[in-house]
Amino acid sequence: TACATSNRSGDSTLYQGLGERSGIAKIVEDLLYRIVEDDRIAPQFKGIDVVQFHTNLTDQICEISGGPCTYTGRAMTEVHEGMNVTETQFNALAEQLILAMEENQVSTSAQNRLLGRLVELHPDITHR
Ligand code: HEM
Repeated sequence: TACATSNRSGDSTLYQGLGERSGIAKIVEDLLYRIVEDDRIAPQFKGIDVVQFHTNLTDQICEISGGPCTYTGRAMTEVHEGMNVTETQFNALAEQLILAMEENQVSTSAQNRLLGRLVELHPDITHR
């Protein structure tokens, strides 16, 4: 399309670059293993419903990357309410996501496009 880097709806290039829903599900699975190994964020995730988290984060990334999914989880502000997620923690999760994408041979440009879209959620996630 004429505006491949900024168009959201109707452009599935990023979704393809992430390996479609199955590729995204694998990235999120690898991210989960990385989260529990990362002392900066692991304590926050203690006792979560892993299956629900996996399904909902996969659907969310699928949808925001232009894929044919609908996120049915809770609003980001509601989910992260009372967690007091810090900047350091947000960046730690982003770093683990980058490593998980790297592990799954996602191109640097696709990585950066996804991160750009997730950064838009930053105000809804931190300091809640
Ligand atoms: C790019 C940043 C982030 C995104 C896109 C994101 C997205 C999500 C999504 C989609 C869910 C599932 C919601 C649901 O099941 O209804 C979730 C849950 C959760 N997130 Fe985040 N999150 C981010 C950063 C963080 C950070 C930095 C922390 C803490 C260090 C965190 C802690 C949690 C926890 C503990 C849950 C489980 C809550 C529960 O099931 O009760 N998140 N997040």
